[in-house]
Order: sequence, then structure tokens, then C-alpha cells
Amino acid sequence: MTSRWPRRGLYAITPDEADTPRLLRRVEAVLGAGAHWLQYRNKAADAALQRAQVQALQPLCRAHGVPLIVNDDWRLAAELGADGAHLGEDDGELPAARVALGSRAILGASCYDDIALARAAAAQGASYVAFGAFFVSPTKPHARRASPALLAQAAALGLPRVAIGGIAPDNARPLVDAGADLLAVISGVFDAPDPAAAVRAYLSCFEEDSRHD
Ligand SMILES: Cc1ncc(COP(=O)(O)OP(=O)(O)O)c(N)n1
Ligand SMILES: Cc1nc(C(=O)O)sc1CCOP(=O)(O)O
Ligand SMILES: [Mg+2]
Repeated sequence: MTSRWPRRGLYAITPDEADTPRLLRRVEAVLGAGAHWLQYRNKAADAALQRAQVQALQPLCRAHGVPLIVNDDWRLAAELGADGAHLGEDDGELPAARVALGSRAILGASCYDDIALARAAAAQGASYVAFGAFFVSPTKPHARRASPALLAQAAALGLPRVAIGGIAPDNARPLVDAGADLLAVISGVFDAPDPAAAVRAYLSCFEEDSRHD
């Protein structure tokens, strides 16, 4: 996984969008502006719509050289040949997902505010560990909160560290400074008045020479 895809950057996550042509237009703008990874997440869609939307997103992601990661459902990811799956605490077992998806797939694990979960996920074949929420999330206002210190603690795992939860262009840089490799964002990108400009603002947080001291 680590050699095929970028290890740093913006990890855009789709909003709950029922209209598939509109979803594709929204995602196209975000990938065209330089987002590095895409997660398909639609908590409001039934299984048929999820399947159709993953299939619709696959050629778009391929055209942009961006991996498509399916939220929650590793079986769907495996069946459709997606680039990976993201699992939270209620989404099944990482070892089974790893076997089904294969060694080259991206397998993400939610670790919330818990370094022990991250150590266990790494031992069970996760490709990255995700911590959050770092700020109040408009998408998930009741998400448990994580401290940036976790990002430094997780460095020893040797896996990309993903930060999520209420991340905006103006609060993201301290997370990158604390060790976040990928910023995972829904509303800050897709609810922005200009999503492409928002993507560029997040990407600037990774630029060494634009760093504020
Ligand atoms: C990159 C990333 N990190 C965390 C999550 C949250 O996963 P989960 O806790 O399973 O919650 P839902 O997304 O399923 O509501 C994620 N999806 N992506
Ligand atoms: C899906 C999700 N998981 C979280 C966690 O903390 O694990 S926070 C979150 C929502 C992220 O959306 P936004 O960028 O709009 O805050
Ligand atoms: Mg989940």
C-alpha cells in the first residue's frame, strides 16, 4: 500500500449525497483540485445506492490516480475491487477484511482517542490508523474527542496517521505539525462555498515553506 499511494495529503470523504450525477460533479471538483485519497461514505444510502455510487466513483478516481476507499463495508469493497475499506469499531474484524481485500489494499481503522486501539489495529493488518475527533465535527457533533498528542504517540507504529473531525483549513496546520499524515475531511471540503479552493487551502498546510512559526 505504501508504495502505490501518497502517504501524505488530503483525504476527502464524501457527504451523504443521494443524487449520483451530483455526487460525481462534486467529487470531480475536489479530485481535480488535488485531493489525494477519497473515501466513499454515505450513511443515508441503502445497499443498492451504495453499490451504484461506488461503481460510479471508481472510473473517476482511477482517472485522477486517487484511491477509492469504501466506508464500513469491506465485503462491498472486496466485491467491487475498490482500493480499500475503512472500518470503525462496529464494522467488523480487520483480519477478515485484510484476507478478503488482499495485501495491497488500503485498510483503515478508526482508533478514536485510543492509542491501544491503534496498536491493535497495526498488529491486525491496518494500513493506516485514524484518530479523532480533533475538533467539534459538524458531521458528527457527538464524536468523542482526541488530543493531538496521540499523533506523536502513534509515530512508532510506522503507519500513516489520519486525523479527522471538524478539521478546517484554519485549524489543520497544528495537526500536521503534530504528526498527521493525512487530513480526513467531509464538511470542510464539501460544504465549502468553493470546494476546490478549500482543497487548495488544506494542501497548503503540508507545504514546509509556507509554515507559520
Ligand atoms: C478516515 C476515517 N476516520 C474515521 C472514520 C469514522 O469511522 P466510524 O467510527 O466507523 O464512523 P462512521 O464513518 O462509520 O460513521 C472514518 N469513516 N474515516
Ligand atoms: C466520520 C467521522 N469520524 C470521526 C471520528 O472522530 O472518528 S469524526 C467524523 C466526521 C468528519 O466530518 P467533518 O470533517 O465534517 O467533521
Ligand atoms: Mg463505520
